[in-house]
Amino acid sequence: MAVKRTYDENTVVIFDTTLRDGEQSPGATLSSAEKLEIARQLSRLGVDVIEAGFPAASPDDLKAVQRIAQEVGTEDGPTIAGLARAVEGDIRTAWEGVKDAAHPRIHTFLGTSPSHLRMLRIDEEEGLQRIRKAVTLAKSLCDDVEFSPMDAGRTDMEFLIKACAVAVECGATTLNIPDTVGYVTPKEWAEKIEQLIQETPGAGPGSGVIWSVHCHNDLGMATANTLAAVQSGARQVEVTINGIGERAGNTSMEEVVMALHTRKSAYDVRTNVDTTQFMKTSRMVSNYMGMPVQPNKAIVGANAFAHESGIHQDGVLKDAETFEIMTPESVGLHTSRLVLGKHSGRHALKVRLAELGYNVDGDALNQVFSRFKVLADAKKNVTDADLEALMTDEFHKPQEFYRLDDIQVTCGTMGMPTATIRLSNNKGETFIQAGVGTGPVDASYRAVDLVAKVPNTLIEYSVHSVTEGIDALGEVTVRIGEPNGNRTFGGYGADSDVIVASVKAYMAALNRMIASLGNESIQPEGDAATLGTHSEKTDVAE
Ligand SMILES: CC(=O)SCCNC(=O)CCNC(=O)[C@H](O)C(C)(C)COP(=O)(O)OP(=O)(O)OC[C@H]1O[C@@H](n2cnc3c(N)ncnc32)[C@H](O)[C@@H]1OP(=O)(O)O
Ligand SMILES: CC(C)C(=O)C(=O)O
Ligand SMILES: [Mg+2]
Repeated sequence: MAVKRTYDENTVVIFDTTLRDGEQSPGATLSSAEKLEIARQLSRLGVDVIEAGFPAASPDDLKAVQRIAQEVGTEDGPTIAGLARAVEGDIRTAWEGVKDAAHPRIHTFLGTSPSHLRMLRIDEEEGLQRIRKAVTLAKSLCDDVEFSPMDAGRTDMEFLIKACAVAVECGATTLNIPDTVGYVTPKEWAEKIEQLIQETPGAGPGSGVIWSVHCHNDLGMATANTLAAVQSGARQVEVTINGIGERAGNTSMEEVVMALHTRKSAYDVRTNVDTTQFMKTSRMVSNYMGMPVQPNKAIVGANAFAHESGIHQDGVLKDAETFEIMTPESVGLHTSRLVLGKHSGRHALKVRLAELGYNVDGDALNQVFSRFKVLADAKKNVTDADLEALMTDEFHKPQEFYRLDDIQVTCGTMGMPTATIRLSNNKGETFIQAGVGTGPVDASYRAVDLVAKVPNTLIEYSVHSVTEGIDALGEVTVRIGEPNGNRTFGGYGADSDVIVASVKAYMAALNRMIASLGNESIQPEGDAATLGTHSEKTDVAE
């Protein structure tokens, strides 16, 4: 059901920048299809503004923003924003990106702190002129213009007020104050925002200008700083799902929104967010970006509603309120009446998936049902988290240049860990290879490398079980990088066999890398076996 967004003076506008600043997290590259799907979920979550990307960054970014504007930026949907430096080309490209949305926004920015002015090789006077030019141009294209004085946290107050005043005079309707490097403290930030609201000509209370903040988490204070700004009158917060973003990340949306909702008496504001969509959105972003959520992460971490110690368990059993300030259901963590296991049929699975927000029918239902049965054979109860992992693994793979067909591994203390794999490519060819490594995962990855021949470095590998128990579904996320480049690519895989999950995750990351390099640039050379012609040949890599 579509979220109905309503506004009054106590509404805090939720500006989501998962697809822009969040995607600036190292390795968090997404395909356009994934961005579109996340944008749809953000819309269901009820965010007010989606910053869909930085259209001038690349033709792919522009296309992704355009699709989101066209397909998610509907009349009753969120505003779609595109980011632009304070330069004409960026601003015009940002407009190309968002113009088809029912509610488009251009967001332009310029560094204002001494070090940022030095980076730009300009003085304050030139900075003011660039802001004037940029905001005036943006306003000539789009009614809704946001301006950010980048690194405002370290900008001299007098100059910051001048910069904001120029932006408002030229038509900016939202003034976003970024703590770009996560430097400020909550008290300083609250005072700064209050002073800006009081002293910026043309932008005081009643002017119609929305004050916003955009905090980074370098000192772990992004949520505290954002909430302090709300108490000082900020009515837009720029946030990301799971707090992802540059370096230590941005302010986490789920933390800020749940604080505003749970501590209503402290903040006395409202949002349009349907908080029951948080778990689903968090898992989607984590899985697509290949960035695991730490178990003790507030709101969406695996332990956020788990009680381990006796006194806590006793208290929660007597009355959940003793140790819970929010209900798990309020963030979309459900305990279902339906216990799914090996004796469950399609009807129960379909209903449970629908409760989780996945409407699957026909072939798709059959496809997921057969995966479900394999899993149910391997473990007693199939939980919601298992189902979410299975859905992501089954239906949200990046474009597949290579697919895992089969794998067999031998390992242990006798002999060398060896993996034999069968992969097929998108031309229908099949390859068999074997690899030897320090362990079963290493051996499998070496075997995959013999087929795919995509030079890369494994930067990160993490495995965790979706639920408790020895039979739990294993989730693996990996991050690989170009050997001499800056770009990294994430991948996700889930399976009741962690080696299979590991290979799926690695192949998802490899497929992303191949897509970004161009399909033609990487093809296996003729030494792999093509089963179709029965010219089987096995290489063993060490
Ligand atoms: C705090 C933030 O999150 S800001 C957003 C950061 N996001 C990104 O940078 C992702 C997208 N960026 C990109 O794809 C590229 O940086 C591009 C396409 C925008 C520009 O690429 P290039 O032209 O090769 O420039 P490059 O990235 O090397 O350097 C940035 C240039 O922009 C200038 N610049 C930086 N911010 C601004 C700004 N707000 N307004 C105007 N110019 C700016 C820098 O001074 C530098 O200019 P110079 O070449 O004259 O020294
Ligand atoms: C572009 C701006 C808002 C930004 O991301 C920052 O300053 O951190
Ligand atoms: Mg930022």
